[in-house]
Amino acid sequence: MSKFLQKINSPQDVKSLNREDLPDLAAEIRDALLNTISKTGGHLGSNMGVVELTIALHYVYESPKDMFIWDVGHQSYVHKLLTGRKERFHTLRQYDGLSGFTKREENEHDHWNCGHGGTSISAAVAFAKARDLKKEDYNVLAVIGDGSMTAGMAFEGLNHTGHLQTDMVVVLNDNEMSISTNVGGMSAHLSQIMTGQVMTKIKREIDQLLLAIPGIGKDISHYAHKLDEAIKGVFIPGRLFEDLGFRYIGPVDGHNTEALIDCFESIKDLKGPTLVHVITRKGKGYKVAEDEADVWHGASPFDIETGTFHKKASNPNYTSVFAQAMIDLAKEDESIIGITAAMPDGTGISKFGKEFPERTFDVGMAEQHAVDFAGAMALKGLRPVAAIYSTFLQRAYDQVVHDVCLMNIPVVFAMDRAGIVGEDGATHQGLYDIAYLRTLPNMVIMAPKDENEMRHMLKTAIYHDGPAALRYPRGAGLGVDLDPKMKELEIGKGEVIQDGKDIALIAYGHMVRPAEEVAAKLEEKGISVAVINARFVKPLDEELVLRYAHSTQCMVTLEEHSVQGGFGSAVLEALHKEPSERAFQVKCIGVGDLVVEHGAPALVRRDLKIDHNGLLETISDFYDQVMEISPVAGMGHQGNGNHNHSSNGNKENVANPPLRSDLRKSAIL
Ligand SMILES: Cc1ncc(C[n+]2csc(CCOP(=O)(O)OP(=O)(O)O)c2C)c(N)n1
Ligand SMILES: CC(=O)[C@@H](O)[C@H](O)COP(=O)(O)O
Ligand SMILES: [Mg+2]
Repeated sequence: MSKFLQKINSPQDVKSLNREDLPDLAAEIRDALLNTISKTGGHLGSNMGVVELTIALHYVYESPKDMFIWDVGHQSYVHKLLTGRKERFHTLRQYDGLSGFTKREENEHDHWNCGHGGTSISAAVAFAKARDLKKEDYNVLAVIGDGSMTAGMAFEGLNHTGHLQTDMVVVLNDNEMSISTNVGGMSAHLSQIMTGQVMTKIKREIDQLLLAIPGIGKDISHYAHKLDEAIKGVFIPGRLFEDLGFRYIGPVDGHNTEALIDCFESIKDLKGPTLVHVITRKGKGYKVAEDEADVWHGASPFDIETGTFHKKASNPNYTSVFAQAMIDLAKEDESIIGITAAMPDGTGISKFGKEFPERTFDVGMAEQHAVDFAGAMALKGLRPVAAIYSTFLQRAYDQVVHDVCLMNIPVVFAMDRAGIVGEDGATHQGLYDIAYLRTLPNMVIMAPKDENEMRHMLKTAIYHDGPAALRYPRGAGLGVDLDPKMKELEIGKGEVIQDGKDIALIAYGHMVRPAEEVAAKLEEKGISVAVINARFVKPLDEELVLRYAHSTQCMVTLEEHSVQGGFGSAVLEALHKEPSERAFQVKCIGVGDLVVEHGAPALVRRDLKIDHNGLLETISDFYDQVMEISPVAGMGHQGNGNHNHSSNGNKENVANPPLRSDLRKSAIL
């Protein structure tokens, strides 16, 4: 067991160590990170890079009174280890375990829930301003990476902080990496900054020398500062931050605990906003993670000795099928372009970029810009595919509305990670995209039943003359054969997977296969089940929905999405557009009005009752309830919930009796 880490149960314990012991503590923390993340998976590279920085912060400041606001929060594991969560660290990102991001509910040292980047400065300046308004006394520090600093929101926070001149600190953790190599002017800007403290030291020594000159020293020092400004303007572009109203300090060696502690102690009581530029190395201390920082940003379980991932045999994942489909289509059509917001590998756009570098754009962590960039490109006749996770597209909602849909611009939104994502948890679930897109004029929205249909939908979306969005889940597909040629689907048309008379299961996207599996079980019980692949939620195949609503006793909608405003809502709306001689019995299955936390997808789906057993139970119970309300022959089912065939096994064919009025209202959901 470790010599130092084992004694640390709070930041106070960090302070009790001698400075010369801190490098050993850092080494022990790196061991703990490797030992845990090799089992649980997680953001290894980012956390290995902030070990000394986090130690220094807790050594100098008084958390939780002093507030650390981590941007994205994927690099907060060291913070968790030092704030009383060491014993639970092995539960990282596991079901019912520690979150992979900071969470207020988890610990008093976590002041801001995160997961989406760019929010830390806005939160920090607000916390600092609240402190001042309430005449309280504590330090506030935002810790933001160079990748997250490319988020527009980060600039909004910087801009306002510079205006307010609030006493706070922004620690810019610059490892020259986003998930992949960082991109954009800011990245170039930062990498120009001279490393090491040489420049800072020289400036301080000159200043002291000049001020020591009696009489004229002050004036010369003033002019030297002017000279310094000029030099900075040329060589040290920390100038950008100073022009925004920040005191710029750095760059500081982010792996030198002494230097970091000295730096934070020297700025701790400074007035106004200070930006400390820290230079770190992503993956520090684990060579493969240093050498391939993009690969090791989000590590799946691995063997520490060999640095190899424990690969689980599985079907091709949706992302790789998407990437290949993009490549195949782009070979035929040079107007197709791929756009990602700092997620080239996660979306598969990096694979597309290897084939078509000049038609591939990584805009940084800037989803809003990505959407507008796509829209304007489309107006010039290009066919942009904006590959943005369902959850991250939330960041660009008004751009989708205002800059694409209202102008009816043909942009394709390829929303990977739709549905339950698993270990990333609440902030990353793809559970809201149907609802947030379904209200938008001109938007066509679809979801494939498998990876083969996704290819057809991608082509359909690309050649649709207006905005189109397709959603598909994280991880492996069904392993179905891929049709050699992609075809365009008829927009707004669903697919009858199997016919049936008693109950219709109308499923959306990757819930079609689970619906088929439940249907097979119900058929074993003598229930005749129709299974519909809706394919489109907008425009919905209303004719198909109504046909089965009338021809069966009841209908169940299935989606891996919030039930509120999702696919089921669209079906309900369609069923009640026109008066009907009967009430429709419809059960909408999806995710209820709740926050869906982190954990293995199978466990999360089990809890949400959208796994096989949950679906089977819910649908069976619903069907029995319907039979009790309006007992009809159908397959000879009696109202008492027992299912038996008439003596000759024929299905009595009885018209659906009208529901009693008092049940009408209860028969809808
Ligand atoms: C709004 C948003 N878009 C995309 C992501 C995906 N993402 C997570 S971390 C990351 C890069 C972070 O880079 P940086 O801030 O430099 O941190 P590092 O991992 O290098 O320490 C990205 C793009 C996100 N979390 N939030
Ligand atoms: C922290 C962050 O937002 C990303 O690293 C995210 O965790 C990637 O998710 P995937 O692993 O699904 O690509
Ligand atoms: Mg970085």
